[in-house]
Amino acid sequence: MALLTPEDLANMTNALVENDRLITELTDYSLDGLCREIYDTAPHNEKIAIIPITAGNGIIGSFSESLLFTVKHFGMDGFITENTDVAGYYEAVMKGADIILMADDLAYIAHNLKNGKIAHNQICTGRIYAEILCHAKDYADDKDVLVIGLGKVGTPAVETFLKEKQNVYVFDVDSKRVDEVVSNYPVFKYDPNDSKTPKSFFKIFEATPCADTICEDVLKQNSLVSTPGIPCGISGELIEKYGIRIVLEPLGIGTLSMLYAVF
Ligand SMILES: NC(=O)C1=CN([C@@H]2O[C@H](COP(=O)(O)OP(=O)(O)OC[C@H]3O[C@@H](n4cnc5c(N)ncnc54)[C@H](O)[C@@H]3O)[C@@H](O)[C@H]2O)C=CC1
Ligand SMILES: N[C@@H](CCCCNC(=O)[C@H]1CCC=N1)C(=O)O
Ligand SMILES: [Mg+2]
Repeated sequence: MALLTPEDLANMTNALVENDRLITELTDYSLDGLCREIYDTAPHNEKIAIIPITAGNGIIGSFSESLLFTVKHFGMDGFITENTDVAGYYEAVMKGADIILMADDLAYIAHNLKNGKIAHNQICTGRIYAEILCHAKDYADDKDVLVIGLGKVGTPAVETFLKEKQNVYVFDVDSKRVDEVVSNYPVFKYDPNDSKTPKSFFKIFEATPCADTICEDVLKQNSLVSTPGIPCGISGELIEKYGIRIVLEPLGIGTLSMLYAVF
């Protein structure tokens, strides 16, 4: 699993606010409003405990603080436990936490102790970044969407696009993975090297750990790129040249999606 670094999180608070503004401009929903719409849930003063976990590569600087910023920014009640790991879990429950947020190197989860619901960051991230494209007003009539990266985030995005009746074109450098997805889902294989069928898209989703995965050929003027992938998959030069609007934020958008998934 690709781990965040403190550098990835350095500008997270600004990125969350800027992306929320862009999402509102694109969809007429605030990020919060879009989560309420897609999950049909709402917060009810839940107490949210964030537990730092030392397993594996250990604590990531400002990871817990970024979660606390997200919780408070959307008006919810949260705290970071003083203890880590199991002692932190005990502290959270003793302090009356309703929802636990915690992450090791393999999974980042939200668990609602009151209703039993549990959510996984990769699934909820794929879902929310896909729903942003599905709710984009400008391209409501264009059902074509390109998904680059068919991993633990990209696959839930494919499922979300299909649920929202999009025409889904998929690409991944791992051709075995492409074949797997094309045989399991009613989607089209997009082959960037097949010049016979060049295709560009107004709506592009990317979830890979690589840069420059979105090449010029797939872009239209003013295309929308919704990409949880880190680092950013499209170059600043192409963003400029094609007037691309891009939804990209390292942790907060996915976290809010997780919370609405367990309310
Ligand atoms: N912004 C956020 O809130 C979050 C961001 N992420 C990031 O999203 C990215 C994807 O995460 P996962 O799906 O868990 O990873 P994963 O490893 O499960 O999937 C990545 C997929 O991208 C494919 N890929 C790699 N290089 C490629 C290229 N050049 N062109 C096309 N496909 C390529 C791989 O073959 C793989 O199938 C990671 O960078 C991760 O850090 C993950 C969770 C939340
Ligand atoms: N154990 C550490 C947190 C480790 C998080 C690793 N997972 C990621 O970086 C995922 C989450 C979203 C994007 N990548 C701590 O408690 O400080
Ligand atoms: Mg995010």
